[in-house]
Amino acid sequence: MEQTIGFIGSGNMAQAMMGGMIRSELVPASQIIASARTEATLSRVAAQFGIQTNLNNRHVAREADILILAIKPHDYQTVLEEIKHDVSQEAIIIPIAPGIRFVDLQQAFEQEMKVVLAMPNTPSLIEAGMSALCPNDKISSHELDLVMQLFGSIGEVDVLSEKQMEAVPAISSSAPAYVYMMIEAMADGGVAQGLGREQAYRLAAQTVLGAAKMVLDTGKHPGELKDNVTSPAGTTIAAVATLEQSKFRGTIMAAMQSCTDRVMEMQIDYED
Ligand SMILES: NC(=O)C1=CN([C@@H]2O[C@H](COP(=O)(O)OP(=O)(O)OC[C@H]3O[C@@H](n4cnc5c(N)ncnc54)[C@H](OP(=O)(O)O)[C@@H]3O)[C@@H](O)[C@H]2O)C=CC1
Ligand SMILES: O=C(O)[C@@H]1CCC=N1
Repeated sequence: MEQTIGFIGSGNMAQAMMGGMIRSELVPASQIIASARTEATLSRVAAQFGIQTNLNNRHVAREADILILAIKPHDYQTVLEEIKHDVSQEAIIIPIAPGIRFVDLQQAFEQEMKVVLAMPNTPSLIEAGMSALCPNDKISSHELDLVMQLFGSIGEVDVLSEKQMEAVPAISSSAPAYVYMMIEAMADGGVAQGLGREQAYRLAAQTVLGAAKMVLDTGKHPGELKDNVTSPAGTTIAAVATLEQSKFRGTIMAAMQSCTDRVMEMQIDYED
């Protein structure tokens, strides 16, 4: 890919994305330019990834053909105000924050720019990400292909409506956190039953990976795959019964609803 990819913000998510893009060899490190709030972060990412860095957001905004806004949601308004005269009409702007909508960019730039809303996740670092994308009307099919190729280099990609994007943090972008909690809990359970700590993480993580791959590769209903593990009066059903009594599935669904409630709270209401 010959475009220059700019990142405003070089934290966890930006590093996962730039790391994945470079690893996949779609984008050479020399074509990535990033800014951050502090020089300390920039020195770290320059050393780690060999990319160009600059403390000046306006410089990055001017250089980028594809500009990824990898700052926290509450920093958007300040940063957009700062760069609004530096982004070319031809550049593709990609916000990756929950609660950010097309209307926010339209308000900031006082005109419709080329925008693709994106919701990636941190497994992008190892090219196992899941990203949802939503282009606005200014994005041509060729430009959408380009952005899909970029996110496709760090994992899987789906294109959704702006409304559907609100549900993505709960199921995909924030969701690795719950899966890590489950792996940690499974490992704690293993340690409680006498396994070594490292061995317990390995057994738990590989099991989560294998189960996820079974769902994706076989296309079978997760309930059927669960039934295949569950012998009459066996060990698995004993564990399943305890999970059901503790409202395991209901708790996950409630957590996801809390996540999406938070997305909605973060949206700016311009009627105020
Ligand atoms: N982490 C995740 O799993 C996911 C995150 N996101 C979204 O990605 C965005 C970034 O999140 P994340 O990477 O986790 O956050 P981090 O806190 O790790 O990174 C934020 C980055 O923004 C930089 N920054 C802060 N203020 C400015 C500014 N005024 N100008 C330029 N850079 C600035 C910080 O610089 P410094 O390091 O110098 O302080 C830091 O590098 C958020 O909107 C988040 O919601 C989306 C999907 C998943
Ligand atoms: O918690 C957050 O703000 C970000 C959004 C999605 C994942 N992490």
